[in-house]
Amino acid sequence: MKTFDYDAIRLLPKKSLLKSRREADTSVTLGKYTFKIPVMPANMATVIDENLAEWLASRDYFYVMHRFQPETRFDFVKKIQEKGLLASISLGITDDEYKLIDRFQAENVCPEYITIDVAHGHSEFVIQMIHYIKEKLPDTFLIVGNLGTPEAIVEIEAAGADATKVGIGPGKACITKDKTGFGTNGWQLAAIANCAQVATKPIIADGGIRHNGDIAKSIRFGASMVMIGSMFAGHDETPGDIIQKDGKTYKAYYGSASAAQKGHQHNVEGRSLMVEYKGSIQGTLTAMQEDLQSAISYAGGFDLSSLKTVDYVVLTDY
Ligand SMILES: NC(=O)C1=CN([C@@H]2O[C@H](COP(=O)(O)OP(=O)(O)OC[C@H]3O[C@@H](n4cnc5c(N)ncnc54)[C@H](OP(=O)(O)O)[C@@H]3O)[C@@H](O)[C@H]2O)C=CC1
Ligand SMILES: Nc1nc2c(ncn2[C@@H]2O[C@H](COP(=O)(O)O)[C@@H](O)[C@H]2O)c(=O)[nH]1
Repeated sequence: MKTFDYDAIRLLPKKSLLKSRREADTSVTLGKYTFKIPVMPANMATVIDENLAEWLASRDYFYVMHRFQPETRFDFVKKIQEKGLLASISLGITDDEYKLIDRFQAENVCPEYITIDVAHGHSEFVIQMIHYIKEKLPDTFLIVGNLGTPEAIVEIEAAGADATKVGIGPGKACITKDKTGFGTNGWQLAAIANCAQVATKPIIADGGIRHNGDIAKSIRFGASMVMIGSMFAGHDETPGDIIQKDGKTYKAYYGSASAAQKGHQHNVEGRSLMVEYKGSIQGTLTAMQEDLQSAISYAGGFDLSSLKTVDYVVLTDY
């Protein structure tokens, strides 16, 4: 298999049919709903909280709330749905998570989206959870991650996932490759391409996005959407205190499997970082949309589908 990552790829332009980039349509449909851009902030404690989830949902951006305040999830779903907004939460695979599913079913509360969020999603216990959710909450759109191989995609789709999330260790706060030797770090884009060859349902590219152009590249190689952590951390609306250091302003960004998140040192596969303070998240989201509109123009099309077929070159220096 040929491996490559985002930095090694350049997409090749085609004749544009757009008078203005503003005409390009960046919307994406996932399940029953359509969103402004094919991007979601990572379901991490330093990237999203309930306030930001509501902010995003009320502006037609997709979001996935994290699972690190487990006891708040039931009320969060009820509260956001009462406001007429979509509920999108994360689950793990412990016994307590089964009880939460039971409660949703018993009280007739159905989140529109659930993401099973575990480090190694190609797991017998993830498959058991997929079966359980599909039996108890058949109307919920189920995203399952994280995966890194075509074998995993085939098995997890067959178990009932409605979409899969690809990326083992490419994230900025990840240390999985150093701790275990495993993962898609360094060849995440090729891993997406590899998984997309067998996928029959949407793939979400998760981790390793460093530039807005990497979103277009992800779509070219088979992703329907991307999940982004570090580029979203550090905004006014993202959680975490502001840190001043050497005259510069930062915010904390730590991995979901870091000691900072876990509160202990066992099975640590994440680290803590500081990211530069970036102001309001609206500016970042708007720039992502505008850059995607430009990308669609370079692709010679009118919407995201035009990105899927553009030619590309692989730079050999990488
Ligand atoms: N995308 C990525 O590359 C990665 C993401 N993460 C993120 O970190 C968070 C916490 O992850 P983490 O605490 O490691 O695990 P999880 O919270 O994902 O653990 C899931 C469950 O699976 C069990 N398990 C068995 N084998 C493994 C394995 N190889 N890796 C992980 N769990 C396993 C765990 O039990 P036990 O703990 O007893 O083994 C636990 O009960 C998640 O949000 C995840 O998305 C973490 C690492 C990589
Ligand atoms: N190996 C680990 N991966 C992690 C951890 N916490 C989060 N993640 C993954 O990273 C992406 C975000 O990546 P970024 O490059 O955009 O910053 C996130 O969605 C998770 O999949 C962790 O502790 N270890």
